[in-house]
Amino acid sequence: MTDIGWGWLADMEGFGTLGDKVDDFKLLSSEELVSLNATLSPLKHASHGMIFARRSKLLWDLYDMKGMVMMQLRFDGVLGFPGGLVDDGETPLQGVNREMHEEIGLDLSKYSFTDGDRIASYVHEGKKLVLHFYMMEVSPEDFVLLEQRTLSAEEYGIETYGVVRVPLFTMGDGVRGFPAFLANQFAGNARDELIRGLLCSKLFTQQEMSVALKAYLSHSEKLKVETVTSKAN
Ligand SMILES: O=c1[nH]cnc2c1ncn2[C@H]1C[C@H](O)[C@@H](COP(=O)(O)OP(=O)(O)O)O1
Repeated sequence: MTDIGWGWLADMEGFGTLGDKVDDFKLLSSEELVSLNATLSPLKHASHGMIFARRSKLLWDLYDMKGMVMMQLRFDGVLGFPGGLVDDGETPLQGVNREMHEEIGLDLSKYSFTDGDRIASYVHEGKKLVLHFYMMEVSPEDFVLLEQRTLSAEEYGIETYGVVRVPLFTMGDGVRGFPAFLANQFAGNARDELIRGLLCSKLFTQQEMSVALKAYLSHSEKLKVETVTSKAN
């Protein structure tokens, strides 16, 4: 990578490069997580968190919106969960809570992640990066208040460029809504984390997710074909 004159975050740039494949991230068991430091040092850790609320509501009297999940548009132009790299001397849990405060203005005296909220950890061996994913449920009313606070977070306009509520429904064509949302570009393995989070929270059943994933994959193929065709013309 070269500095093209717009600035350079040096050591940090490499972790965020886009284009990772889902297989680049290996899900870790608790034992593997413990032994990893011995086998793959030096490692960098990053922690991200999914805040969600359950709310079954019919949109336009038609589409069942299963709940609310908070993501964000990031500085690098792609979608991700609030969170970030864990600082030296911090634990992944301290890291996720600090980043939540900086990026979305989370009041840590009222809402903070605990060790039990970690639902998965992954390693990207090439980047020597371990990703920790946490999940926290809040009430629908609190969710809306938390969304509103994101605009006054200290990192708003620097690292974060807007809170994004994931559309948790699928429209009549079977694609618009959640499947089309999945076709966006995500940081790290945030797409996989979103799918895991929705299943783990039981906002989606396995069957609902299978249908949505099928629609997303065929939609993504169609997008690729459209891109190739427009280049050829
Ligand atoms: O939401 C995410 N889920 C999984 N991985 C993610 C997510 N967002 C970013 N990432 C990856 C991309 C980078 O490799 C690292 C660092 O995260 P980032 O949020 O960019 O860290 P800083 O805010 O710059 O500390 O995680």
